[in-house]
Amino acid sequence: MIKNSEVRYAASPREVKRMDTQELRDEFLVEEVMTVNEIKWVYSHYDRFMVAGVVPKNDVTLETVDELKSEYFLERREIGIINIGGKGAVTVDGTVYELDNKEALYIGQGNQEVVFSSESSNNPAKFYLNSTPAHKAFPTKKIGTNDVEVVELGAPETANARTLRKYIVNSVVDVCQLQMGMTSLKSGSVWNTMPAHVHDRRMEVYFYIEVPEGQSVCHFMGQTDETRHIWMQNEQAVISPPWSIHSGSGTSNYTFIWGMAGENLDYSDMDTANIPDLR
Ligand SMILES: O=C(O)C(=O)C[C@H](O)C(=O)CO
Ligand SMILES: [Zn+2]
Repeated sequence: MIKNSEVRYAASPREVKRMDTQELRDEFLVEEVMTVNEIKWVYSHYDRFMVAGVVPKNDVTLETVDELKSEYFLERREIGIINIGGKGAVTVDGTVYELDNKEALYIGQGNQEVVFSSESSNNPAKFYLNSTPAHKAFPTKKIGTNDVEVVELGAPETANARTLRKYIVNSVVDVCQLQMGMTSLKSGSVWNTMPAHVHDRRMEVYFYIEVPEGQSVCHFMGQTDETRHIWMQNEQAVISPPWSIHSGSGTSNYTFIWGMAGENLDYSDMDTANIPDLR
């Protein structure tokens, strides 16, 4: 068993209201997600959601961590994987699943050996990983770009025109509680998830990618009448508590991967804020 993990406890709205910039960043921002040849987990106490990334220039095996007190990582967990790099493969108990850029894999509870690899170490795969507790073993399934559910949202006039792709949702793959997808802002649009919403039944983690060099994304969080912001760079992730809005605005367009877990699998269960009511 290796110690390659960090715990983030669950903070309440009352605590967060009093946090300064550094405290907010320490609590919610995951600055380094993609690590070469190793996996460094962040374990959030919001719905026990785990987030990490791996760039396997050599083969990397998924190991359990102290926090889980389990024989192997997926003993009581499920995991979702989206590749944002070059061609790679994930081998699950001997079965090889090749994953090209923007292809995903869901692996159900009970699989014992998971190995990440790249086709070429010069253009390695970059696997983004989200994991949640699981109560049932659902089959492992690859989700290609043609399998996803695509939704067009927003408009250029409100600078929020974007394409949302649902990869790991219960209409695409059987899951216990994990949901994952990817949203891409169109050129000229900068606002994601605006109007902002809260879903007290589920927490969420955002992983901002494809932020051009020299640009940044300002992530918004907090209660609708008490918002805070965190400036984020390319390939950083942020934990969004269930009681918090989650929205962002960039200095250019960008993409992000969202992952959720909690009480239900109902993607549409969200309470939308009235934009002029945001404070
Ligand atoms: O741009 C959006 O809108 C999203 O991507 C919304 C997220 O998927 C979300 O917050 C789901 O609850
Ligand atoms: Zn949401």
